[in-house]
Amino acid sequence: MPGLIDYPPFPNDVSTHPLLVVDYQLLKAGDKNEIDTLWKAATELGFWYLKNHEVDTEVQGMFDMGAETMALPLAEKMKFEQGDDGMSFGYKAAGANATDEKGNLDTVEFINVAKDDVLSYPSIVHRAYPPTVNARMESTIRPFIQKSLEVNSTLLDIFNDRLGLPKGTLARKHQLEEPSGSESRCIKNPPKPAATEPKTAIGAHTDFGSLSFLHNRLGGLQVMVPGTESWQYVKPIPGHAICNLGDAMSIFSGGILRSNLHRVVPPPGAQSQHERWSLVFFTRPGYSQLLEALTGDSPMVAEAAAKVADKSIYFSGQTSKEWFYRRIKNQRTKNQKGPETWRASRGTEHRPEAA
Ligand SMILES: O=C(O)CCC(=O)C(=O)O
Ligand SMILES: [Fe+2]
Repeated sequence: MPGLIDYPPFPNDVSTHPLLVVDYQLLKAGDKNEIDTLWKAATELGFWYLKNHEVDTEVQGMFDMGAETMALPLAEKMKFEQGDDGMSFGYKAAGANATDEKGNLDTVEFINVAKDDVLSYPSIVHRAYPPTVNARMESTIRPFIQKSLEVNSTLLDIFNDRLGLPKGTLARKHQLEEPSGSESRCIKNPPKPAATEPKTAIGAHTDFGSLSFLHNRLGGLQVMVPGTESWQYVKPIPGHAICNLGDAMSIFSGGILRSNLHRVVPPPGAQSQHERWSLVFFTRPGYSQLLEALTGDSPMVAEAAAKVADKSIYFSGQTSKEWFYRRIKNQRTKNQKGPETWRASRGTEHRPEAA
């Protein structure tokens, strides 16, 4: 069962980027130092470790759900494939996404379950899921999603205050009742065959939504450290989730908050011989929300947005749904017509100061 295996340790001879550690219980209690640490992490790298989040039991259940789903015959899983139109919910087969502008293929398979389908189950909002998902909708997926939503909305409120936005501004963009791209994703990457070149598991990207709450066991996640062109591993630490900001928060904040480039490669060293499992909950704005800098709501955001040379990202006129569908559709392998398709799938990393 993923998560319970005694994996080889993360090697200490690969380049690794340390993340700041933030304690969720202290954040919830309003601890000023902890909020300062979160703010530093969110504005400089856009990634941090989160400890004391109390979601470990639900995470293990989700890995079990993922293992049960991935064990289904491929033909069964393909009945629930997400398709090529830009919808992200459902199953994604290995190789269904490109990892770069040359059209190289990804190696991960994953199952995405929409927040809306989980909360309304057994009614369907977006789509139906494999029986292994339905069997755990209420016992496993709903508690995981509810706890993850709570963690992410605590973080959103803190960012709301620090950005000088009127109370509840970001919360209104992420209302539970509004259909959105918020979803859980359980990811499986196969072991690297011995003596082969490593293949990129998930290509370089920024996340599409607002906040990602990630749980992994093996290395493989890498960040491009700001101001450099180099990829460095993020070391998994037991009991520590990895959190990061996505494009929507970078845009709402006029670039104050960072949506950093990252990718997934095979785990380093002896870890590469193991299947790699990871789990993410993505909080994304409601589909109708316009993705633009909130200049009218905060002088701080207005000042930041005014300094940006390339305004197209912060005032693209796209709603959250349009942004999300555009990015997903243009990374699908079947839709690749050349480098321009891949480029059309990109997010906030195009802004010059993102380096
Ligand atoms: O598997 C991981 O560690 C990261 C996954 C990721 O970046 C994503 O699904 O957006
Ligand atoms: Fe990501």
